[in-house]
Amino acid sequence: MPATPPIVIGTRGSPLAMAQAKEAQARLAAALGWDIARLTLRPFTTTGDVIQDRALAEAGGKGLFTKELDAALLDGRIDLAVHSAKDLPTFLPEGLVIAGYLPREDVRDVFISPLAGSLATLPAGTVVGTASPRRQAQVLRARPDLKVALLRGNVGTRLQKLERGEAGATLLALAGLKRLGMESHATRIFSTDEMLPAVGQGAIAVTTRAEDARLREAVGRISHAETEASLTLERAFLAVLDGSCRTPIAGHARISGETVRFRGLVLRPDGTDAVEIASEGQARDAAEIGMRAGHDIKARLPGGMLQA
Ligand SMILES: NCc1[nH]cc(CCC(=O)O)c1CC(=O)O
Repeated sequence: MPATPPIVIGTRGSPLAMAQAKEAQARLAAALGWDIARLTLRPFTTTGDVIQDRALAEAGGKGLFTKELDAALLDGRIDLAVHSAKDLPTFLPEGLVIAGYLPREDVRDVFISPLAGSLATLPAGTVVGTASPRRQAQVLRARPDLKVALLRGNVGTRLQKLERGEAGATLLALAGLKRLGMESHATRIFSTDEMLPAVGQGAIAVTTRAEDARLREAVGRISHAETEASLTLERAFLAVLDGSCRTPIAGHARISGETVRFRGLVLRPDGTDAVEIASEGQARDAAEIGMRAGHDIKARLPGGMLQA
């Protein structure tokens, strides 16, 4: 056994976060040829886990699921942190980097309801529960006759609240349900044309200290190239637009061979206005394509839409 110290992996403690961290742990152990016991999982409760009574956008927005893990990375209590890429803020704190991404799960959202088989057939006035401005805006854009109410909590909690009738329907990421083995709860899977996913949806990012060359190299070995290119594009798009965390923004990049195709969408929270962009290019130019898409859509937004 080499004398290298164990690697401590930080994660949120929710069942989904733990499943994701275990996947990262297993892939890293295999890549390093290490016994899995030398990669320790350390669960954390984040501000985002504690705040349950309001939308996170209202509680100060980005980074609420990550800042405790960021602090632990920076002061050396953990060596790596595993995050849903969707929950990562646009800009990481100084000194931290995304060292790699695990292979992306299905990016699509699902519709879940005991009342109807699809969003299109929900009775008028039904309350759709979600905490996501992006889902709210797209729901109201398709069905202005529905109502949207805040529904928070981890995946299991939200499904329980739906069963108790706190909402008539909800939307969740298929990726999360699959990782929990709960995809049978989905009433219907949206196409990405019907419900454009969040930037990063379905992908798992591993962050570490920028200065830690050894860990960056180790995570780089398990990083999935196509996922990395897609996420680079999507996050470059977000970086240009991220004027306000309350603005509903969606974006999805899809790689086939050398080519990447991207769709982006900026909406008003009430769904009354939406501006869309589609672009295409070489996967190796991902960052540039994302930035250009961001600037192009920004130039076409009606006044005030980014501060809405
Ligand atoms: N903000 C909550 C969150 N962060 C990541 C996922 C699901 C997994 C993913 O999108 O990768 C979820 C739950 C959901 O949106 O249904």
